[in-house]
Amino acid sequence: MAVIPVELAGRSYEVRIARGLLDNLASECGELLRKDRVPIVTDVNVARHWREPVESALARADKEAVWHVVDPGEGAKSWQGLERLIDWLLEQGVERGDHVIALGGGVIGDLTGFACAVLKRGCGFIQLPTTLLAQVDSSVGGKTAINAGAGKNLIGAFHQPSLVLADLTTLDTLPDREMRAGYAEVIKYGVLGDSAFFDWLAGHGKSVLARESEALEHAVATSVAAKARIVAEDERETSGTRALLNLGHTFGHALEAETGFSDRLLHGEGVALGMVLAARYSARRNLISDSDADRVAGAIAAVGLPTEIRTLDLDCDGRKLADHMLHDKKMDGGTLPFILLRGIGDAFMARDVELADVAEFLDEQLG
Ligand SMILES: NC(=O)c1ccc[n+]([C@@H]2O[C@H](COP(=O)([O-])OP(=O)(O)OC[C@H]3O[C@@H](n4cnc5c(N)ncnc54)[C@H](O)[C@@H]3O)[C@@H](O)[C@H]2O)c1
Ligand SMILES: O=C(O)C(=O)C[C@@H](O)[C@H](O)[C@H](O)COP(=O)(O)O
Ligand SMILES: [Zn+2]
Repeated sequence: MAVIPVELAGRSYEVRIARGLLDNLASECGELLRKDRVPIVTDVNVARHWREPVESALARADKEAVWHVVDPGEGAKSWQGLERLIDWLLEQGVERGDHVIALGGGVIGDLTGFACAVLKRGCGFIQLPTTLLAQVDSSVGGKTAINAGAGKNLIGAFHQPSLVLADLTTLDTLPDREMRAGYAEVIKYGVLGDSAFFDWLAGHGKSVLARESEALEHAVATSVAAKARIVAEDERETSGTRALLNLGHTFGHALEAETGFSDRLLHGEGVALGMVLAARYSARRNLISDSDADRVAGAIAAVGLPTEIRTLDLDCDGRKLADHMLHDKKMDGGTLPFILLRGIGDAFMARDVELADVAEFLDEQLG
């Protein structure tokens, strides 16, 4: 088992990564589950595969799981989804010192985390991430949110979980498309700050996606360790360090908005396209070579992730995509910092990017 601490003054917690963690759920959670009834939030797909094993594991420790099961998909990260969940948590009598379990992907983690951030001004929660994306990224670091009509994650809070249990066995039932989408965030750690990891992925990416235990655990643990380091340094994204985790997201979130937050483009697929765009835009500004931009695109294409926005058949121009970016949370005093590359493994925040220039670049890419 890999155990990675997220060090935050007074609120440190562990991310445990291994196969079979859910079998011993009650003992893994220990004192955090202080009552006999355990509130669990999940979605229909996850429940189909993992409700019974989780229920049985808790029953073996004389605990009863009580369930709030939502429809799968980004739509759950909405005011309506939040209201339903909070009403349910209130019905269950959840107290501040209790812990709610989020069993699912990033949607369930973001929604549950935000509900727990505001319920009675903050109760505890435990992340049980069941997608690759959630295991390497969304379950760690305490960004919680729902979406607004105007864009992605615009209503939210920083609220850290008390524990993250990344049971690699849960990925056995994850559809391959979702595995690939999560892998985009894995590549992100290599591109933004770790060229050796980027190179390792070139040789082991297929093994990771095939869920081969050793490669998978290494990829998840290396990703989580990178995120934990960054979050410990800049928990609330104020110094610029945490913003590096946004590599590919300014472009990606605009593409997600333009495709209506639908199955047409998963978050990870948007990040994959966004990273290619960030690399190509960096090359256009002579920050990196064209061949390095091609290497980023090549790593993404090699696992079947999209690299060309023209394949999305968008009914819009570059200006419209750039307009979505005006809602980006990094916006500061009317300018939008972009995460660009000086090299593979060397991302930085550029504060001199003109949105008009980005729109022109996007028009070329939409071609
Ligand atoms: N808070 C953060 O730091 C952070 C980081 C990255 C992404 N996010 C957010 O996370 C969301 C994307 O998360 P995601 O990619 O996990 O999507 P998701 O939660 O929608 O899960 C993807 C799909 O897989 C299904 N699923 C989940 N686990 C399964 C399993 N083990 N077996 C079978 N099916 C399973 C789900 O039902 C869903 O249909 C986005 O909303 C994104 O904004 C947040
Ligand atoms: O944890 C972070 O910080 C990230 O930026 C991780 C991203 O992968 C994630 O998608 C996050 O939700 C995006 O943050 P946002 O602030 O742009 O909503
Ligand atoms: Zn992301």
